[in-house]
Amino acid sequence: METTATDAATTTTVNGGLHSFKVKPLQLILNRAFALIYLFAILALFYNHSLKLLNSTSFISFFILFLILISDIILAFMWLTIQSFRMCPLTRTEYPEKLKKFSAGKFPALDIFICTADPYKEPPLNVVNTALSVMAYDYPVEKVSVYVSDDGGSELTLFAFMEAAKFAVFWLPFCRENKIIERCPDAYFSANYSENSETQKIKLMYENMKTRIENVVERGKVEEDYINNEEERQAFSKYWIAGFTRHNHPSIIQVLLESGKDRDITGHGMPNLIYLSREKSKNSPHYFKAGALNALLRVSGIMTNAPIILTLDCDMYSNDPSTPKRALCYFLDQTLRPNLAYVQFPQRFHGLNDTDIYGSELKGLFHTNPVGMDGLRGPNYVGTGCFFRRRAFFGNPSLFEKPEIPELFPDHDVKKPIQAQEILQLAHQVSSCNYENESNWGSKMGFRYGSLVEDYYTGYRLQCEGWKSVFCNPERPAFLGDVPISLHDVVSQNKRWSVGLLEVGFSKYSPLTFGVRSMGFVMAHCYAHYAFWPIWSIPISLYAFIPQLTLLNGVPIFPKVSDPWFFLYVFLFLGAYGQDCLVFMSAQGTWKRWWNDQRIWMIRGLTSFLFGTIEYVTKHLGMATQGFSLTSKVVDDDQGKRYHQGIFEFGVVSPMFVMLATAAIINLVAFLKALADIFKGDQSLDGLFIQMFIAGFVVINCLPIYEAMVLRADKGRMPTKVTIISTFLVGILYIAFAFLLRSV
Ligand SMILES: O=c1ccn([C@@H]2O[C@H](COP(=O)(O)OP(=O)(O)O[C@H]3O[C@H](CO)[C@@H](O)[C@H](O)[C@H]3O)[C@@H](O)[C@H]2O)c(=O)[nH]1
Ligand SMILES: [Mn+2]
Repeated sequence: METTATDAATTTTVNGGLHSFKVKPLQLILNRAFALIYLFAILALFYNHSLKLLNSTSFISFFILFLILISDIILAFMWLTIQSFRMCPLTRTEYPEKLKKFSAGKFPALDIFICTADPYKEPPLNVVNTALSVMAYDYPVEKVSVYVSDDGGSELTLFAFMEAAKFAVFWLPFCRENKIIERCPDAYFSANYSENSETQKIKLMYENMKTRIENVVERGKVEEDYINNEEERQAFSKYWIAGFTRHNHPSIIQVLLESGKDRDITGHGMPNLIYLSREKSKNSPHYFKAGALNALLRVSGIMTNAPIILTLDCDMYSNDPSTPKRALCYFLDQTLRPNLAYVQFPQRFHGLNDTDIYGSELKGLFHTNPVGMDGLRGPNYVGTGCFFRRRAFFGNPSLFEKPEIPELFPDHDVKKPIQAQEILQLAHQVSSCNYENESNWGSKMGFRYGSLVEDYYTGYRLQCEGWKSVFCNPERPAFLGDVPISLHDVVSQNKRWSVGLLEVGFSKYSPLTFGVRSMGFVMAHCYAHYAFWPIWSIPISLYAFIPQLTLLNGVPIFPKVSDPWFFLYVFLFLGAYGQDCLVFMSAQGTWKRWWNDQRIWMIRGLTSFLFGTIEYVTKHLGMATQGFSLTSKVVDDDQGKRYHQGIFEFGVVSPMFVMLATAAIINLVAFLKALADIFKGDQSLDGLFIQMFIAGFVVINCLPIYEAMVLRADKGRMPTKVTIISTFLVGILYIAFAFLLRSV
């Protein structure tokens, strides 16, 4: 190990020179000092709260102060947990070019898993693009196997992949020989590429494939004229048996390309390409994506059993062919983290609008927080763009958890070709829906069941077992995915996450109990921060209504401007927002994006977090719930246009929007009424300043909501029904509070 220090940073190069890491001692000290000061401010706030509670004169004023206290306790808890990410941030660099000294034979084999679940929400053409981008990795081709899991059980997806296998024979050598970096065909043809006869030819082929796939999807089935031979017909006929539905069908496994057998047009080898749609039955739980990944783990175990695995969502295409080599820089180094389970790349997205109106970048979640966790035991797993060591799924680093059959042992050597009768038979067996009955899959082995955020939960449990991870964040994004482009999709996705996170937070594996025991206080609090994300809904909702409803009635609830305690509030507000902004900006952020990021946090608080919490509670009372509702990856033209103009997309009647609109109206009304009262001289600004500031701040954040309610006529406007219901609710709240507060 070699260390060089400059004033601002210490860089350590790890032996072999495959990678280095950097810590900034000054930043570290400042973060900790600030945390300490802020902590004292919070304690002072609670002292002030208790004084006020003790002095309250009526039940209703006691109750209101008590609600504010609860909010502040939760805010303080969330602040405390966020500090875990700020204790030892660490950044890494890797040097894949140095791998040249390793002969290709030394590279470990790589199994790539791509999950898809619905051909209408996840267009097969896009899934195919993702697959092609990784099949073309700059990696010894005979070592790469791409497995597609189709939870939609759809012949459309299989058809798309048959087409992809044919196109790959041209695409792979094209990329290799022209040293193309953009190996996702759609991304390549949408960017500026040099037009010549060769690119024109390949583009024509791509367009041809695209049309065929889109036609088939439009028709909803693979018709005669699209089937080329008996072999293909046999494959499709599996979907045509009576009673076949996506929720009820036998396993379908199709080897579409076989390495060592199939060749590209230059005679060079091809990677394996395998399609899998695991068996489904109404009588067995399938555990959504975690179940799909475990089926992939086993099927790939039988067929190729590569020691390194890459998991990808269907929309996350590769944006850099050197990515597996980057991951190898860490896996090949045994000294730094001998218990290294996974190397996580950040989720990055293409097609964001300029100011990222929905905060889809999720900089905290995907960028700055993982940097913080990397200085501890490593980042959490975010479901896609993550390379795993297969062994990590079979027990902790020192205690191997034996799978049922020896063929699934992570060190088992597959000797037979993937299309051998025995192999295919075994692959069908391990992808059957009863295979996991009474086994350790999902509890001690594989991806873990029990949470809708299987990624977070699996990474967490692996780290509790003693596994470590690394955050790999190269300058050129390694993967690029789709973002939801309507607000309803955004908040629904976050609602699903909220349910999943609470499932972990309140389980026997809660980070606050089990986590602290297994991984230590600071690391466990990183996980606790996420597990309790949804309870942010409590302070956000209370702060969206209580100060405003009291303001409407002219009742002050915070210190006056002339009161010295006022400065505590100023410090707490500026401190929290200032630090958040600083962290955001230091990670290549812009002001506008930060502003939108803090706005979406409030929006989520009133929608996703709140409704997610409610759904979690009803789920645990045994009422029906939604399960894993897929995020749509289809772009409606009009919607896409509005998104790129930075216009919010409402458009649907949803209880979540009612909540949002109600808060927006209340804040505006309260702010204007207080302003009028002050001008008339009925009220003094001194006593109501904090309440007015909060209402005013919310109003500025809500500008797009008012616009959507009154100024817009397009399809994405706030539905009139929502506006009417919300106005009605505002009236009720106003009357109720006027009644409650009449004696205060
Ligand atoms: O029953 C299912 C449901 C989903 N998926 C796949 O899971 C992936 C993620 O689904 P998506 O609808 O895109 O959810 P997001 O909320 O965008 O995904 C984030 O959150 C998920 C957990 O809720 C993680 O699994 C993802 O990796 C993470 O990117 C997609 O490829 C789906 O095809 C399945 O394979 N089977
Ligand atoms: Mn997604």
